[in-house]
Amino acid sequence: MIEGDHQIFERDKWYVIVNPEAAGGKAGKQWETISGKLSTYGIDFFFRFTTHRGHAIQLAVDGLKKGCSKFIAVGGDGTLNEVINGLLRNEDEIANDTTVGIIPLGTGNDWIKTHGIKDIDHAIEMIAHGKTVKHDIGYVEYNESSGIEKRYFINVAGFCFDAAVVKQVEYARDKGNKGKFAYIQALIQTLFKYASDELKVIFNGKEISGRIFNISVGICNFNGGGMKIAPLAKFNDGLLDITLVKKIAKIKIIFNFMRLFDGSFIKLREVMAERTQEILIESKKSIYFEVDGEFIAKTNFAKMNLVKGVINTITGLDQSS
Ligand SMILES: Nc1ncnc2c1ncn2[C@@H]1O[C@H](COP(=O)(O)OP(=O)(O)OP(=O)(O)O)[C@@H](O)[C@H]1O
Repeated sequence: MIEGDHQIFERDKWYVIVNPEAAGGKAGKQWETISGKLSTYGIDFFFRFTTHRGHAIQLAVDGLKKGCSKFIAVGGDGTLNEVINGLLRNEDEIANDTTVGIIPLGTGNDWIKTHGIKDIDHAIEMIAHGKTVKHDIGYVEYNESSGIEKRYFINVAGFCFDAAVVKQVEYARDKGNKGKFAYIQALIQTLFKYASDELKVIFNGKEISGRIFNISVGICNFNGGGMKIAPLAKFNDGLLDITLVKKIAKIKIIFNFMRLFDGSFIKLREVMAERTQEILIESKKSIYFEVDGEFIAKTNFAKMNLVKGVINTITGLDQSS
């Protein structure tokens, strides 16, 4: 199948948005094989390649305008994030049957870990089966020079240390380091130079003020290529899961590093993990934030909430809607 505008936009077909640069260019190289597999499974589709950062948002907006309701993101969590942001551009108008699947061709591929999707073949199989769940979508409202902006997320949003790591990964990627270990490398580099920020965080009627090392907010459970950062999160419970790490000795982080992967680090004295509806973050100095592994901005104000069950997603879990 040839890519292009001449392909017919049809409501019954899947609109596949491919980020050829995901996973250091692996997605583009594997696309031909993947499109063959989609056809083998009888999945009727047309596709477009992204040409730049943010392009998947625009492609998803265009797809909706043309009447599409079924989308597949080919790439990593960042590509999925952009597709979601396109679909929710007009949040109030989104149709009940709007459905998204992902073919995981990213570096971290963290969203699929919550959904029991093992790999590319399994993802395609699940799309063919059409097994969906209603999925909550979180959002961050934050201030920029232009005013209040809004960015949605489907996996995990991060502030402070986590976002500084993502910023470092993007910097390394721009310098040509696109390898699998770029994240771990960035994490170690950031850990040595990072200082906790002075913040005020409000959730569940509590106000936490002081030096905060990290804040992660999960709709799903994993980030950083398999770290169970929001271990209690449920993607359809209508709640955000905040994992807040107060100022902590770096040596303690190093000794407890492996506990990030099973979520048991939330038992540490410096960590709070709670479910909540809304979160407010304020700081005198602007802090970094990221959503689904995409660095977004520096801000000194962020308000977070979610839209319950607004999107259908293809899942590998047993529970279906
Ligand atoms: N054609 C393109 N050229 C360059 N960058 C692009 C292009 N299309 C999309 N992007 C950007 O590529 C970045 C990475 O995409 P994505 O997150 O899907 O892959 P990844 O980082 O390899 O995977 P993961 O997020 O799962 O670790 C995103 O910031 C996205 O905006």
